[in-house]
Amino acid sequence: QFHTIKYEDLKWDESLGQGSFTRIYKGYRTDIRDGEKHCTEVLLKELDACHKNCWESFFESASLMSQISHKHLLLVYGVSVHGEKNIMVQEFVKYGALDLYLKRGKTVSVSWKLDVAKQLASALNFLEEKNIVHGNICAKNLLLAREGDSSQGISPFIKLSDPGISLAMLGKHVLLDRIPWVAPEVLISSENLTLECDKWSFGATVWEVFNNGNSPLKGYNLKEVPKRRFYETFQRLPPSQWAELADLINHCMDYQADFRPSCRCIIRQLNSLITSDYEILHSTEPVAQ
Ligand SMILES: Nc1cnc(-c2cc(N)nc3[nH]ccc23)cn1
Repeated sequence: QFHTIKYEDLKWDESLGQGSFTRIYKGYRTDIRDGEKHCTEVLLKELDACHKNCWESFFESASLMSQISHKHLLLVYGVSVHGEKNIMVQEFVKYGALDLYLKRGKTVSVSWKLDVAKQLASALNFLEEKNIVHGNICAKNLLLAREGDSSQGISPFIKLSDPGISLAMLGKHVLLDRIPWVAPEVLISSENLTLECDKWSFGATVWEVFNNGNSPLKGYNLKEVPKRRFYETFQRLPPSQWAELADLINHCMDYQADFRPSCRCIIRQLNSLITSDYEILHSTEPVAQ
């Protein structure tokens, strides 16, 4: 159900780090299309051979993303199997993961952050219409294709990455590590992974974007209190001063899954967030008049 790519058509460039059970590299893929030779920048995601049993989940996540196409969903070109190696070949997104981009201290405007939230909401709306659950929405899985430039009125452009190996395949500890992105009901059983879970994760991701990529539970004293207590005591993430934004985030992160808003409702609420007054009232950087 997805394209297989010949190993000899791939060339490895620099290593870009690793995900859970995967190593990622920048690379190039040569292919012949309408009689011409093309060389495309790609991201190569290698699955560790020791996690062989995860490979069908690894490929499932690839096939999920290659079945559908949307401007804010990462393009997966296909997979390549070479001996012990399973490699997913994805489009290369220039500026990489959004959490690292924000952590690098790039100051971005409120409208820049809202644009990112709206683009993620439209990707989620597309998945909801196809009844496809992503299962791993977070700023680390948002890739920045265009930085945008607030002064020129050029908006950023993000692409939602593949969910990676499914939650069902991952151990309990990985689930605990995904607090507060993973919906509480999924912690009880990964059978509870539904479209509503993506709404919860959307709320946590919008919180990250408006808190410059800071990890939501950074202050939480993880030593004494296990992360699970955050859910057991129905805690919330620290609210933004922007009341309407805090409401939207808390509405998405409702402990009652069926109380969470539909994507259309989320998009409507995002569009009703007026940046002008918030920006002027709360902005640290002077707003261009
Ligand atoms: N599909 C993807 C995923 N990640 C990237 C990427 C880009 C970059 N500039 N630095 C990176 N560092 C780690 C990953 C990465 C690109 N494309």
